[in-house]
Amino acid sequence: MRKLIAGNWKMNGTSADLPELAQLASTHSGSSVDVVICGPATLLSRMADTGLKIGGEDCHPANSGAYTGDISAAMIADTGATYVITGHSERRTDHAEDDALIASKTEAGWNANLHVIICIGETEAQYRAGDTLDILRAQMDQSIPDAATAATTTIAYEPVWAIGTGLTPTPDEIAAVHAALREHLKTRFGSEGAQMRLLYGGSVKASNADDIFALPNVDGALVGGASLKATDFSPIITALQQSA
Ligand SMILES: O=C[C@H](O)COP(=O)(O)O
Repeated sequence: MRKLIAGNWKMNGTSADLPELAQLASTHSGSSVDVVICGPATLLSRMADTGLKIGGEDCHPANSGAYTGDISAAMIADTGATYVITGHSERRTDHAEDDALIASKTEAGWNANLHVIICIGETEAQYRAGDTLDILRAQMDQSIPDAATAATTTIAYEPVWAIGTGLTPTPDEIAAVHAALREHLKTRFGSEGAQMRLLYGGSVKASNADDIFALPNVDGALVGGASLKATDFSPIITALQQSA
């Protein structure tokens, strides 16, 4: 499978950041891995002009309608973007999104021909209680629609306690979780589950990327803070290319 590195700019970025993105696009054109930047809706069409693969950070489940302030998957596709994230923990927490809504948003993304990155992850309390795998399996069961295929869907495992904190699980912990996620995907989706990309996310940086990308069943990363500056993101992209 082709590996994937996706940056998630969250609520960051203005037009002043576009020249740097163009530089990143030129440095990594023809990359052996998929490089995607998921950015704010206000920038997507101009981000797409850089030649990078671009994604939305969220979408509404409906195609259009009276939903003030929301963005549909079709609108995201109309900017030239080809990816969208669903189920990010900041959406689950800050906007009370549940797995059923995330499944609906994922189907909306597919209907707009977007590749969907579905995020799952346990909280610190769930991690400390030893409930990580139960939580992740339940999130996968309920937020990944039955029609998921490797071509349309990527799963991103992001421990909530590792996001933006500088903390990460140990390599052994990441490997164990990804092995369990792979088995769960294979049980449900067969060969499609074997091929579906599994990303790790949560405080990925240049300094830990080599160790994370060397792990089995880690097919790339979803990167937040370290994707905002080309000087931080570029070495992480290179690390994934070298592991591929
Ligand atoms: O979507 C990205 C994740 O929330 C990870 O963010 P982070 O790399 O800043 O920890």
